[in-house]
Amino acid sequence: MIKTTKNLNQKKEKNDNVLEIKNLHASVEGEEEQILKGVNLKINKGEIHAIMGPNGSGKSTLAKVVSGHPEYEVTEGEILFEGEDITEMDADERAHLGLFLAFQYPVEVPGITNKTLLRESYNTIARENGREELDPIEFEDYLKSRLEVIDMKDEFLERSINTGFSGGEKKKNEVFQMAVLNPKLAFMDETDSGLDIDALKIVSDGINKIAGPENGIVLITHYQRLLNYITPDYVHVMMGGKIVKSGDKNLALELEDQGYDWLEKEFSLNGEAQ
Ligand SMILES: Nc1ncnc2c1ncn2[C@@H]1O[C@H](COP(=O)(O)OP(=O)(O)OP(=O)(O)O)[C@@H](O)[C@H]1O
Repeated sequence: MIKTTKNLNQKKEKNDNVLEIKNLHASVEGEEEQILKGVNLKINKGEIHAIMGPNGSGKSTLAKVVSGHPEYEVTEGEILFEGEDITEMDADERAHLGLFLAFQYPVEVPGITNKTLLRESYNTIARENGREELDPIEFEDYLKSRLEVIDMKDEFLERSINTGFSGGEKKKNEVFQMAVLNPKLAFMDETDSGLDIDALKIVSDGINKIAGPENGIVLITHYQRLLNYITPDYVHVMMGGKIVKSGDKNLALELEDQGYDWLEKEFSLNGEAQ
């Protein structure tokens, strides 16, 4: 049988959807003011999406709300993960399903080593998904093999989580955690900020190695330079708590060139940019 493009697209629609956000409204828990004001976004496996937008437009809030951060409350809309409604689920449960958030400001956790956190997280996710847990020796081998994804010295495995790490080391560590946990969907919140040019290449290279046909990646970034190293399938612009425009990587170049003014005008003229 000849597969038409329509057939292929239908198949992708049906099987490959990893995240679907429908008309998502959210506020800080207990507050009336909405930060997210109707976000719609669909991510298929194998896709890389970039979200850009002015400061304060709601990008980090979106990542945190999707990850189940308890500080926020969904007031309308829904979040589907592989077709399952996760809108009311705890952050832990979402992580077990395969959601991962690389923080804009990774937290320091003195007293717990990277290795311990990762082994606990890896084995919990394995257990929850009916896969075999790794014993300490197997895990050590696995962990070392993942260091190849991102150029990080193995001494970091024994150090307390992010404690005393430089800004760039913290960002590399987020990518390393992602490489170990192999999430189905990762939100990377400004993972490129504060990196020198060599670290940016290392981090981008790591993300490219992790990206594959089975996972989706969302890069929140202010800088088109990241997209010189990682080619997104889609670029979205968030303004005022909504995605107001979507396009391909050329949209990021246009933003780099022209800023957000033209979109703000378009947005306020039409109510919603196209
Ligand atoms: N916990 C909170 N308490 C109060 N206000 C909040 C909270 N979280 C987010 N906001 C507000 O929501 C708006 C969106 O913030 P958010 O961090 O999502 O923006 P952003 O697009 O990620 O910005 P930036 O590009 O500067 O990182 C801001 O006005 C912010 O002050």
